[in-house]
Amino acid sequence: MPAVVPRSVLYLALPVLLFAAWAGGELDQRGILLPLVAVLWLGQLAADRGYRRASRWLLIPVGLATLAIAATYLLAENWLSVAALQHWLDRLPGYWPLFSARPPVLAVCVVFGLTLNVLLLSRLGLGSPMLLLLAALCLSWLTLRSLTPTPLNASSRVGEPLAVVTALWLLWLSQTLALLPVLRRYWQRILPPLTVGGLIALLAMISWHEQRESDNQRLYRLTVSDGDNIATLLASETAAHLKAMRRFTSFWNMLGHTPSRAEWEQQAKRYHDDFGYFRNIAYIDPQGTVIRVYPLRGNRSVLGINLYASGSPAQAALDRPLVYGIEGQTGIVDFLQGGRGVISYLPVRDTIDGTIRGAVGMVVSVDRLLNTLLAQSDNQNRAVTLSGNGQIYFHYGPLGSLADWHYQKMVALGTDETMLSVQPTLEWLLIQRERLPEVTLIFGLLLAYLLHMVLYIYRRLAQQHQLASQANDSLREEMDKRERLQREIEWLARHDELTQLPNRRQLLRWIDARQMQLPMALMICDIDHFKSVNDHFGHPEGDRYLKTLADRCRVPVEQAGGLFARYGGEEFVACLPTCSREQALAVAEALRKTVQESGLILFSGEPVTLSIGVSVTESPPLERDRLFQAADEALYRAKQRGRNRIVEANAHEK
Ligand SMILES: Nc1nc2c(ncn2[C@@H]2O[C@H](COP(=O)(O)OP(=O)(O)OP(=O)(O)O)[C@@H](O)[C@H]2O)c(=O)[nH]1
Repeated sequence: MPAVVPRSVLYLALPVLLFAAWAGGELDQRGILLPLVAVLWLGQLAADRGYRRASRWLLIPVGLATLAIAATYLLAENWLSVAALQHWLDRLPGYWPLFSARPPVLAVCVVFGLTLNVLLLSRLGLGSPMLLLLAALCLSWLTLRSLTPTPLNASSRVGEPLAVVTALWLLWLSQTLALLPVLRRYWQRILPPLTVGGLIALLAMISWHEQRESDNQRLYRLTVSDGDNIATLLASETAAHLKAMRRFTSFWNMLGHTPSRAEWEQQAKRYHDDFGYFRNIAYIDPQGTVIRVYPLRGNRSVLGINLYASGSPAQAALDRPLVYGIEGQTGIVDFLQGGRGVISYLPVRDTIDGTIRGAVGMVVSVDRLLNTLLAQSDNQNRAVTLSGNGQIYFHYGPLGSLADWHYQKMVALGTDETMLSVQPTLEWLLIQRERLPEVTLIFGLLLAYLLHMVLYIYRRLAQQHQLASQANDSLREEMDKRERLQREIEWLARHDELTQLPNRRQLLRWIDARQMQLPMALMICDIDHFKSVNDHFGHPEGDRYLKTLADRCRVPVEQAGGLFARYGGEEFVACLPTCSREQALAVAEALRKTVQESGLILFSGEPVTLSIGVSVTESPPLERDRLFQAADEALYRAKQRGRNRIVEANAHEK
């Protein structure tokens, strides 16, 4: 079952991908990312089916492509300019504007993480869980960005069509499910480094987000100040040309008669040349007829026209100088001779009698005014529009490849309030945007991965070290046990297990080692009627008798510097080196008495007794066998003579 689940999830990603290719946003938004995800899908499928070589051939180009895209986010403008990148993109078939064709940096990170994970064969030791965690974090953020509207003043793309995001989630899920059994097994080892790495990655993402937002704000502020500059320039220019016109009008006030054509042309030409954007400067008589106009070219049609009779939109503004003797201004109006702009009327009043002799009309073309102003500006990377009453009066700059946000400001043009709108170009945004946020993000993710690897390897080594030291301890224990056993075996080889006394072998070795310690006495001690003890009290009780007698008898012998050994059955031997005959007989007597007074009794109620055969070698050589034989014969005689006694071997027997 576990193998079926990831594979089916992987298969499910294909129809989602196909859907993403068919629908979901502009094609140029998916032109680069979709092929990458499709090849990743194929590579993952090949790896899943065991075609590792094919998978590598598919995924290495995907990895390199994502690295190249990531590099375009990181490289400074003066290292690799947006223009140079765009130049390369333009060589590809189709239309690839960098701003919209390049996948968002988060999508690039996800594709790279998933690709690397398959290339590294999802190995725990190579940080597979961390790669999947990083991909999950980036994907979550990307999903959030794709679900919510593009943030205000964004300077690069932040979201992807949801179908593409879903396909990426499915690829991630299939990789995670495949890794799940290993994760379940080693979760204790993985969890701490994964937590640390995840926190670092999260910090990097938050920091990236903050920096990107503040960079967006910076670019917005640049646009705001550009827009404000244009508005200020427009206001000061309007004030300047009105001031000039007032000077111009005061000349006619003083003239005292209606200007001749030559006079008008001579004076008006100077002002017309100074302000290149005047459509014309006209003289209007008190009845509202245009009697002089400069320049004539392009304005001949208005000469002789009565503005009241022609239905000109400027009539109300014209009333102000002709009827009330004050300045009048239109809003943005369509000119009779074509074009659009603002007309200002200034009264010409006789300086002597104060009668109104007409008006000066100054016709300013909006197009010419703004073109003149904007052409002087350094920044040509934006579109400027002037609009009002539901129509666009003026547009300056490119029409396409503009940001999807703009700065707007109300500006007065004549009596109209119009909306000045400044919209930067996408190229300008790409050039201007800081590289630091993406550097923070990508290097933060890298740091998270490396830190995770260091911690993971450290933990694994620590665990291996612990296992090795445990193995070492148990080995040492085993060795100690064997040594103890060995010592036990060696002890058993030299001792009697029941009485804990040295056995026959030990006794013989002991004697052989003391060849020169003469005189040497040997006593063979045999418990009398011991068979009856076994017969009446049972073998275990017999054992107890033997043990008790052994414990008691060894004391006087060992005190005399000898060895008390069990020779076999109920027979014991005491050997006393450097011991005279008298001393030996005294020890033998002590033994006999010890047994008799031990409190152990026979079935008959009589005390248990001991028969001892003593043999002493006074002078060398020490013949061990003969010594034994003599003692044995002495013992035999002791038994013969009624037991519970000591018999010394004859001198010739020794
Ligand atoms: N309980 C016990 N009995 C033992 C052991 N070794 C030998 N015996 C017994 O010691 C007895 C020795 O008996 P014998 O040598 O025939 O003679 P005895 O009854 O001691 O009589 P004596 O002629 O006085 O020596 C036998 O019954 C053995 O079974 C032992 O380790 N434990």
